[in-house]
Amino acid sequence: MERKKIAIIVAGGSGTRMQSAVPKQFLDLAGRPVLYYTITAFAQAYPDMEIVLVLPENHISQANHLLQSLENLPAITIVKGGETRFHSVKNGLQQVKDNAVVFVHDGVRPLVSPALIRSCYEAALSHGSAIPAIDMKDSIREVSGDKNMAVNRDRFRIIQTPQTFLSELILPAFELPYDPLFTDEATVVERLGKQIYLVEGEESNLKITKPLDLVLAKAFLNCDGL
Ligand SMILES: Nc1ccn([C@@H]2O[C@H](COP(=O)(O)OP(=O)(O)OP(=O)(O)O)[C@@H](O)[C@H]2O)c(=O)n1
Ligand SMILES: C[C@](O)(CO)[C@H](O)COP(=O)(O)O
Repeated sequence: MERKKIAIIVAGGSGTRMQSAVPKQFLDLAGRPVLYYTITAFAQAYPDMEIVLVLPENHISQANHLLQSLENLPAITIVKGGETRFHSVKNGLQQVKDNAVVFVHDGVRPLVSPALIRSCYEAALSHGSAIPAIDMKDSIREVSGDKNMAVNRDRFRIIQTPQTFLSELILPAFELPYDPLFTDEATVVERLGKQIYLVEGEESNLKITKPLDLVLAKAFLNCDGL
């Protein structure tokens, strides 16, 4: 059955770890703001994608001007952000009605590919959820006080976005009270006892968190995919 496709692009944060003058989602990346690439990837994945963009309240009018000055962007519904990522997602979900596939994506993951978005959609239709994950390439240790111990990295995955769900799974989950352990949407849906389905993510789908991430994203774009 065909479903509505709604992308909630969360860009309501202030980017404290980036330490930039403007929040990182508005920074320049090879001539365009970071958010331009993120929005474009979703519009390219499906022509009927509806886009909800969550922005910091104090940047909404400035961002509106910026987005209007960019070419080839689809229609976008702008929503104000909340105190945490969870609250920003919850605000975005107010735009979602029944019978939809909902993608929640970090505005600061501009290198997501349309192919990954489509693979999340297909998997969510079959399994209810689709969460991109990649293998760990470093060794890891568990630290407890002044002790530490090696752990088997094959038992762990690094989690990305777009975290994709049928609306009937994600909407009730976000009625739960906020818990600081909710670092992504999968942790919220899982709290209702639902199984989370992982799909293969992309190493290039990096999250711009610190200054080095912006350098890497620029290099990726300049090398046409490396
Ligand atoms: N209240 C918040 C906090 C975060 N986000 C969004 O969630 C994504 C991932 O969060 P993160 O990288 O942690 O962004 P910031 O919170 O902006 O950064 P920091 O934690 O360094 O302050 C970002 O696109 C960010 O804008 C949001 O929409 N609303
Ligand atoms: C949702 C996320 O991007 C998955 O990797 C991540 O959990 C966000 O974490 P942050 O601490 O808000 O950057």
